[in-house]
Amino acid sequence: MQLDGPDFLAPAKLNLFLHVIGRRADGYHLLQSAFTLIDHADRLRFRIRDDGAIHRVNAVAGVPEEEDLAIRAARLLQASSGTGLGADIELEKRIPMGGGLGGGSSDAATVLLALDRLWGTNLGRPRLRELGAQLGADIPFFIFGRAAWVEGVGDVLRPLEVPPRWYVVLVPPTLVPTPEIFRAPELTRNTEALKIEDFSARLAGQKLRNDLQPVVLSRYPEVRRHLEWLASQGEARMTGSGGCVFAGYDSREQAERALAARPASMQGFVARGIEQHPLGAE
Ligand SMILES: C[C@@](CO)(OP(=O)(O)O)[C@H](O)COP(=O)(O)OP(=O)(O)OC[C@H]1O[C@@H](n2ccc(N)nc2=O)[C@H](O)[C@@H]1O
Ligand SMILES: Nc1ncnc2c1ncn2[C@@H]1O[C@H](COP(=O)(O)OP(=O)(O)O)[C@@H](O)[C@H]1O
Repeated sequence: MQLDGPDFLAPAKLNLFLHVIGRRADGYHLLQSAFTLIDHADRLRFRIRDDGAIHRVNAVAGVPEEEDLAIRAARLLQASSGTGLGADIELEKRIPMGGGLGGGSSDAATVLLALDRLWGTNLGRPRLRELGAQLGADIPFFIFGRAAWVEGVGDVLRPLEVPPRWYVVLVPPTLVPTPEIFRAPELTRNTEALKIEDFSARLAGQKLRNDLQPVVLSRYPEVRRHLEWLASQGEARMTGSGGCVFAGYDSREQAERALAARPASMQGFVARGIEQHPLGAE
């Protein structure tokens, strides 16, 4: 990396299940989901500037600087706190983009948490969550910083016990646009609401579901191919609005074995579920 100083990690997430239980008047969907953090992470570094400018110092393929959620988060924090300081930001992407792993949202959350410290603005997590929610539905979860039961449009969060697990994540060569999937006429929008207590029972035994998955599978054959193969190795599901798919295992060895068995045409990685965000939790 170009900048000196410590790495600030931005971990990816998985949606262990995702139900769409309704739709608000503004078109946003009411969800229920269990989010968990994994140790596959982007890396960020910062150099504080006195002149108030905010820049990304490296190119990121497919993400122009002005659209980068990391840069937009820094600008929002600067405007909301009134600080005169700026920052050079370096972003090393390791999380596949547009895959339902929440990479852009996690980058934004890490920028808010890191700059709130480095700039000394000290707004604190509850306020940072509000700021994050203005930029993307998944950002409050990353600021919350631990496995969560998530409701509303991603803004209602409660801590959730998730058993320690290892995951195989497969990355189809497909970028799935989230708005297209939520707009789909065939999307199921009336799944019965679950209670958090029922979730633990389901996690132990019954099958969980991602309501966005059938929509994505019917439109993106590569996602279907990856999911079908992974289902031969364990209970496999899509995360978020896809197209990444994952399966959980009790040990690293089991996960590595499943990944190693994949066809040569498939890309993927093994990751561990982590209890807490590297920058701490609420
Ligand atoms: C569905 C999830 C689950 O984690 O998918 P992934 O993005 O991670 O795949 C997220 O909540 C997505 O979060 P995020 O990707 O930040 O979405 P946003 O930028 O806020 O919204 C993109 C678009 O998706 C639709 N959208 C998003 C969230 C929601 N609860 N209802 C919606 O209808 C809206 O049309 C919105 O314009
Ligand atoms: N820092 C960033 N990292 C990744 N994607 C970003 C970033 N900033 C903006 N984006 C945009 O957000 C889109 C989805 O990003 P990402 O968070 O990786 O996927 P998902 O929301 O499916 O989990 C990308 O295709 C890209 O256009």
